Amino acid sequence: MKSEHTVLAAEALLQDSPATTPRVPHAVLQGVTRKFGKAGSVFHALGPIDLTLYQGEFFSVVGPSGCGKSTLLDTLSGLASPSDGTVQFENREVKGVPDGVGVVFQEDASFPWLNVRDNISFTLRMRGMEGAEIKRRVDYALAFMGLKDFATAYPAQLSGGMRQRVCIARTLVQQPRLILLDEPFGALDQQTRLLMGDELLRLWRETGATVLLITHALDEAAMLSDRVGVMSSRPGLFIDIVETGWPRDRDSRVVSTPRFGEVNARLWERLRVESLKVMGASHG
Ligand SMILES: Nc1ncnc2c1ncn2[C@@H]1O[C@H](COP(=O)(O)OP(=O)(O)OP(=O)(O)O)[C@@H](O)[C@H]1O
Repeated sequence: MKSEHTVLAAEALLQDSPATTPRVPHAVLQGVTRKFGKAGSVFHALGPIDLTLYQGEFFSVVGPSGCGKSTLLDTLSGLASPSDGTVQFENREVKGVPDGVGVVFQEDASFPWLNVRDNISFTLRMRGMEGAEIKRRVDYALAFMGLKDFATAYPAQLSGGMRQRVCIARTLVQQPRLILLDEPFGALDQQTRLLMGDELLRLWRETGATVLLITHALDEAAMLSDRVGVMSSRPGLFIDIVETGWPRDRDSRVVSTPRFGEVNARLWERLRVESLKVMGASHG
């Protein structure tokens, strides 16, 4: 199925629309599929997917449950190989997680036995990085994520939102150029999610990284992204890519604009049909 690119009508708010800046491909998937199982009982989970993420863009993926969103992220990150097709990051074929790619998972992935500072520095220490450089990066991440006063606290002493900040900080210290997030705010309440969305936008703006966010929440995708890819029910394909047209300097207050409602409605219109297919399949 071909992707249909939808550009929603512009608003006066959007004077520096990212569409005016040249797009440089950063990560490219071509003909990517994922199939599980062996000959005779092959389970086709994903694709074929053709997708280009552009340098510095914020791209979100929404789709019905089980359509292959996490499978897509695993493949893009190099945690898993495609069954067919190729994945490229910065013009090189991805084999294993490349240097420059950071992943943040849904579940609270902090280590309960390590304090905040040691959680954040964990990956750098595993890589054998020099102590002074680790300290410099961790101090920066602690300040950036508002965790400075909690450096010696343990995860059990923190709220869910703070623990997720620790996980984001752990990715941030690796100075990723591509950040992949799989439902990072799924377990948080609505206000915390909105505020964490603002944190993520700030991180995206200040690092200049390319961001791919997997989310169940259409409002989160509509608020945060430059583009939102809508996936079909399994095997997941992109059936629509919606350009929001938000300026780079945006925050959660876009939710009160008419345009936000327009983007949200567009996403739901496409997703509703796909979600009904999944429900129909599970009912009969
Ligand atoms: N290692 C595996 N072996 C077999 N099947 C798998 C494997 N990983 C994923 N699947 C199946 O592939 C399909 C897509 O899974 P995936 O987790 O990518 O979907 P998702 O869109 O992220 O789901 P959700 O929205 O519920 O998180 C599912 O039916 C899942 O059961």
